[in-house]
Amino acid sequence: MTRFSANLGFLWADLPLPDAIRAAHAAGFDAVECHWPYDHDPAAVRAALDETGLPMLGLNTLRGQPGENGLAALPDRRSEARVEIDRAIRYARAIGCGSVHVMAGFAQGREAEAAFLANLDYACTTAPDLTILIEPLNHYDAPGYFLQGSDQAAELIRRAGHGNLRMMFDCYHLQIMEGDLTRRLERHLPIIGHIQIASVPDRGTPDHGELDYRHIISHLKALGWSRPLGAEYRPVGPTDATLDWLVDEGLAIRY
Ligand SMILES: O=C(O)[C@@H](O)C(=O)CO
Ligand SMILES: [Mg+2]
Repeated sequence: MTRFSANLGFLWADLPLPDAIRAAHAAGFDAVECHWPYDHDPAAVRAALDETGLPMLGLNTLRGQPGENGLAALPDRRSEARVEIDRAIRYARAIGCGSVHVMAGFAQGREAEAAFLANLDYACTTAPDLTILIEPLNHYDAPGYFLQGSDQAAELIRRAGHGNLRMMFDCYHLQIMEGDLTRRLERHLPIIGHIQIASVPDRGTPDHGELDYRHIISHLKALGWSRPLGAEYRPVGPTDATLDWLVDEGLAIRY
């Protein structure tokens, strides 16, 4: 049975995080994930997770100054990047969250790659108990972002050589950048730590647009993927009014 995780960076983003967790539970999600939870008391977040029984799958490192999108690939920002990696690891452990997405930032070239690899090495060795994720983003939403493709991410993971470093495969970003998602999922499955979904190109509910998630989900099942898929779409209006794509048992995507 396909399970879904509510990305609370977008869904119920108007609610305090503990209440968003409760709303996701009431709506029938199996898990939650977030972007930047740091303004919320970790004890209150943990209490909401315990109360609902939902696992928190992931959170992100902070992005840096306004206009930045992460620090880990910025060659001259190593100490700040590590402060943010430490902060994310600490928060993840405090709430029992299994993954930290280390955000690369806007940078290109060999020095950026070396900085990113060094910071990923730091994150992976500092937190062997957690999964460290890296996520390719599309060049419309994040022009100039260091990581823009699944093969690039796979090569970095190979070179880093850490078993707890994995790819966040966001179907929305990768359909825009690369397409060929069926084969890319097959090829990269062993190093994928989390999969996210949304319609393309409007980043809405996953029941319309150029991607047919019925196909992707049944293919993932055939490949043996059983972890929750992250619903990371931008609701138009109140989140509760956007959940028609979730139907009762199995939460099958409705078309
Ligand atoms: O796809 C996204 O935008 C997120 O998964 C993220 O973590 C970067 O903002
Ligand atoms: Mg994503």
